[in-house]
Amino acid sequence: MTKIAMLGLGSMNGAVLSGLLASGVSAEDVVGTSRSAESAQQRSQQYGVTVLAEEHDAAANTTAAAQADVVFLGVKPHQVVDLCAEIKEALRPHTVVVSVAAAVTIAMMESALAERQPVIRAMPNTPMSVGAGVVGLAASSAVSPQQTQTVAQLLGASGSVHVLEEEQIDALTGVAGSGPAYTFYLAEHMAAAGVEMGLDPELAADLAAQTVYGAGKMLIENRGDNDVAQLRRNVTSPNGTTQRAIETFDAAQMGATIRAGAQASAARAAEITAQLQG
Ligand SMILES: NC(=O)C1=CN([C@@H]2O[C@H](COP(=O)(O)OP(=O)(O)OC[C@H]3O[C@@H](n4cnc5c(N)ncnc54)[C@H](O)[C@@H]3O)[C@@H](O)[C@H]2O)C=CC1
Ligand SMILES: O=C(O)[C@@H]1CCC=N1
Repeated sequence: MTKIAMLGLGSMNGAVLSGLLASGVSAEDVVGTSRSAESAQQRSQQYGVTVLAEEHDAAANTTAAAQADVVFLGVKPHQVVDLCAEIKEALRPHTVVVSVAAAVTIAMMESALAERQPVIRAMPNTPMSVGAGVVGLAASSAVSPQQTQTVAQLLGASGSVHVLEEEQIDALTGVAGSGPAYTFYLAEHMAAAGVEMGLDPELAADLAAQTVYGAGKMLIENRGDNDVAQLRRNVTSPNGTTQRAIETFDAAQMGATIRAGAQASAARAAEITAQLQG
């Protein structure tokens, strides 16, 4: 069985872990770490895995990393290289280090790890927690095809896996890594509109959530038969209600704004990379 360490068990590594456990990975094969004892206890209860607290045990990360075949780094971008340096001596040569951090390049991680330590730069999104995620992977030259397959298989149970050139990871971040937030933002405003029109807040939230879910399901299930613009046209009766809404969006240049937002996310990733490189 593949032994897994999740160093920094916050939102993203937590979402990855939920997906792994749901796909049949045994809780006994996973050790997590967290900064505070309180969060370690909370995460341990939530996922049923051992979670070591760095606050209580300075060796928490090295202990977890030493036993693992795959180590997921789920800390903030500015902490990743230090964490690599911290676990460097504990890692075995075959252990694959998988970072889920935005903006941290393979080269940055390699500079803090032993020579030829296999490194994968991943960009997942939080719907991994419900088995409907997206993850992009870029592997260093030290990662064997078998190791890439092992990581892709682990993550593939939680979403669609795309092995890319590292140069494309920022674009994937702009569309899919940050993307769930755009969709939640849409749902927030759909629900708020309902409340402004007199609906009960809970009902409005349900309507927005179910509508976003149903539209997403149609997008996936009809892909190939209908493109997304056709699905939109199917809802839009000539001179009807939807047409008026879409005209309102177009007048506010919402399409261009969404594209600009996704591109700003990717640009921010590149900006963080440059900042980290000093
Ligand atoms: N939240 C998201 O949707 C996505 C996040 N990411 C990436 O995931 C990474 C983590 O982001 P979030 O999960 O949102 O942040 P978070 O703040 O929820 O999680 C970070 C976790 O790391 C722990 N931590 C910090 N330093 C530590 C240390 N030295 N040892 C052990 N644990 C430590 C903290 O206690 C916390 O639980 C970031 O690099 C981000 O770029 C990537 C894709 C999507
Ligand atoms: O907002 C962020 O920086 C992270 C990376 C992608 C999604 N969340």
